[in-house]
Amino acid sequence: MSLNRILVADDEESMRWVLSKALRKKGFTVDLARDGEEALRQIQAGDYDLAILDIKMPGITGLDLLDRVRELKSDLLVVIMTAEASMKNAVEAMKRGAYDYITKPFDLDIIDAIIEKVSKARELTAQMSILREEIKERYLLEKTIVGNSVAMREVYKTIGKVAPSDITVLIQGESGTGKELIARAIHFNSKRIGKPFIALNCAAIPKELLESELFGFEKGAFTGAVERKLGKFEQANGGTLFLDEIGDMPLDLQAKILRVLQEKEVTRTGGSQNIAVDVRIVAATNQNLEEQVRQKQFREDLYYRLNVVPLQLVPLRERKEDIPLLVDYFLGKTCTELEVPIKKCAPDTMNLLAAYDWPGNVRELENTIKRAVILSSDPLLTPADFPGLHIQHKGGPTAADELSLEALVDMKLRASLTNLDKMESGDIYNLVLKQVERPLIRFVLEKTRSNQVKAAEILGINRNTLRKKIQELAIDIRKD
Ligand SMILES: Nc1ncnc2c1ncn2[C@@H]1O[C@H](COP(=O)(O)OP(=O)(O)OP(=O)(O)O)[C@@H](O)[C@H]1O
Repeated sequence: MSLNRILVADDEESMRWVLSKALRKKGFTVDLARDGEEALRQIQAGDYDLAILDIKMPGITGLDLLDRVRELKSDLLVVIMTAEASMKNAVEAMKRGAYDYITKPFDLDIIDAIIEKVSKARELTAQMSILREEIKERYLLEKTIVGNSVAMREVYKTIGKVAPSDITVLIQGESGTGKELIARAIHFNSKRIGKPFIALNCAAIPKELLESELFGFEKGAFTGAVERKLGKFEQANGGTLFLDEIGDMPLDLQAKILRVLQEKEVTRTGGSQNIAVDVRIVAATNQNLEEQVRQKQFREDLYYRLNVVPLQLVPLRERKEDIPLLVDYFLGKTCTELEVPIKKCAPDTMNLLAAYDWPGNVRELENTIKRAVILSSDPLLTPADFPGLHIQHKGGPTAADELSLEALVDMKLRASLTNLDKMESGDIYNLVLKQVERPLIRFVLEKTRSNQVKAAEILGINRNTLRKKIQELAIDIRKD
């Protein structure tokens, strides 16, 4: 992004002549304008890197022009020339977004210095935008949000709506549902991208340290404060502060946070100065904050301040249709990271994974896939690669659970019948069926407190058949 095309606007011919001569000698392409109107037309039509505008011109003045430039071409750097060395004009120009100002008459050295400064600034801007793109790309690569369920689509919509503004968002959801991921998505899709995203887990830091983590301290504020430390609010200045597990914030600190949100200022511990901070807050919790408000453990005023836009993340067990997508995503991600060929899940394995309740949500799923990829040497993952997943957590059997039961039986059978080719002909069919029948009947009898009429009804078999099976399989009937 080198400095190339320059526009000089001044109603004084001698000034136009001097400047254009000096700048052209340096190899720049220079266009000239005699007044504000002409300059505006040229700025609209041309692609300038720098505009040097006289503050006093007939018609549109340099300052008005500056306002128009900010609307039309916000990237164009503007240097304002003022006739009198009046502070007022200079301040006004800078306030309206001029890059710099020079007072007439000036030495050509001043122009050299300005040109050098502008060149450096443009280089820096170019580097920044490359960096910003890189950050965005890396973010997109590493921080993809996967999920196509109705619940997740609602989340995407909300992110889209809230990201561009500075609105405070409260993300609620169980542990591992992706609260931090969503907070990052809000930041990286906002105008604060390129500025810091700072995360603080309020539950992970001892209460007595939390205050200095948030607000920082001055040197000598307490024993051990050997030098000044910036708090998270100051570190996040210009960017986003993600306060995770906000429900664990002690009440006295809640009051201090509320003050920062209202005043937009922080005071370091041991300091007296108020430091202005411009920080967007995204908070998250896996607790029921409303309930905490009712129990007076969380300040109501802070709750309303944070909960401007609520964003609820649904547990994975309530959006199971996302599981296959997530499994494939984590398989791809893990294998790429480990530099091994991409592994796949067999259909029965996917059924097993989709049937499990995932109490640790996406985090548990991600770790489970990682573990399986590392431990298995086969390109196709089978139910045997997920030995921990056969216990359902709550609720009765569903269609999906039955599938997982089938997958489980399949796994067990394969494991116990490995020597089948060496087996003599026999009664395997009945033997295996008995092993399934016995626990099934035992379970239903247990649930019905050995009421055989009810058990037969639930099983969908005849009472006499049930009685015969109980004898045949030697099932103990316990009466209690
Ligand atoms: N929808 C998703 N798509 C892809 N990855 C996800 C998704 N949701 C969560 N993850 C991944 O799961 C892991 C846990 O997510 P995250 O840390 O954001 O959860 P959390 O709700 O903040 O958890 P906690 O409450 O325990 O802090 C991360 O590695 C994250 O990248």
